[in-house]
Amino acid sequence: MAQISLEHIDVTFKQKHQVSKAVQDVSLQIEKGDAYGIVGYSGAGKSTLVRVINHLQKPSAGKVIIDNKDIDKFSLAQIRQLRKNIGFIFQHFNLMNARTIEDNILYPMVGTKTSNEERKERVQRLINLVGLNGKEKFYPAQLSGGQKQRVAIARALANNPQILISDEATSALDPKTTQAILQLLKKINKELGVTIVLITHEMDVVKSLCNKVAVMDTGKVVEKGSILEVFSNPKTQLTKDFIDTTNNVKEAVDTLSAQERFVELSRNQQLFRLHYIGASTETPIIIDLYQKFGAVANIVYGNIEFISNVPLGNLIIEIDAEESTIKEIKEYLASKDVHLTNINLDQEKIRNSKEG
Ligand SMILES: Nc1ncnc2c1ncn2[C@@H]1O[C@H](COP(=O)(O)OP(=O)(O)OP(=O)(O)O)[C@@H](O)[C@H]1O
Repeated sequence: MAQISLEHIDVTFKQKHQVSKAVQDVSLQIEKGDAYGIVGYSGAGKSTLVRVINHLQKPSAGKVIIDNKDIDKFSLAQIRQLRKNIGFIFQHFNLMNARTIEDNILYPMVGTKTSNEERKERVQRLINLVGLNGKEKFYPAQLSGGQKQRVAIARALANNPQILISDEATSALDPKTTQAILQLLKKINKELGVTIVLITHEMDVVKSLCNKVAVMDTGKVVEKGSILEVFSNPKTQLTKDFIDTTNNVKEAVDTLSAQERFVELSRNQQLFRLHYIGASTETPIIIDLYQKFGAVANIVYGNIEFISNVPLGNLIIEIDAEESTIKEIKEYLASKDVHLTNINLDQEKIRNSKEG
């Protein structure tokens, strides 16, 4: 069990005088073995959406199909079985403070048919998996945030689920601990084959772990696809903004906005963002601009990274050329799959100050 199909899901909350459309017409296909990221700002509807997967939240409309079965038609026993097959981890760990680490991990097995021997063996295996050997008899208060999240992950895996849902599980952790937890989740995904659905407001987290992503805004999925598709060709401004938090382009633009020289340049529209993917990195762009168009290009900022083993470049360049030449350059670069867009620092400054 691990293929999840969400079909035209709506979740509407009706209170006395208010109707809140938390999720609107969301369709997602999550395949077995996926690490599927759902990214969006607070209130976008992410938590509500994932709660429909294990029927903690009944959709107002639409279907949840798991391994070709409509869960709305499930008996209570089947729902119970479904929930055992889906582990959950949260931002605040939700551990039982009065119980030891091993008892926390053991707890989900209570009431199952697992034998005592099997329970002990499983707890030890999970403690090994999450790297907490020697901490079996500790209490949650004696652990760091990262260690508590490791306990929560072990507990979520206690009944050998095939799906793990992570709801902002790294949001309370520092960057280094976040990376360590993401590495652990990656291992669980790759080595145990557990399908992961990860919700977050941090695109960096998605980039580190996931193979697919959906971007949510006010209850709707505004963009979805493989990490490579979405990162190389984002369609909406929201997705572009999320991606820019992962490549320092936004910081670079902020820094440039504070420098008078560049603000002056932007009035002449001579500062550009150059964006390319894959084979385009082999084109000697800067040399081409000079040799073919007599244009001098100066790299002000550069970021090249690998997404799913494909190079992706984001540069900010200053080009000294006539407007008509710029037009020709844009056409030439587009033919090589390199995209050149104007950066207007004044507008960026206004947009960033509004966001901030
Ligand atoms: N039980 C509820 N009753 C009424 N409204 C709700 C309920 N649960 C969620 N909402 C509303 O649904 C919208 C989406 O909330 P949700 O928690 O799913 O968003 P989110 O993207 O997970 O945000 P966050 O990261 O802040 O939790 C919000 O406007 C929220 O107020």
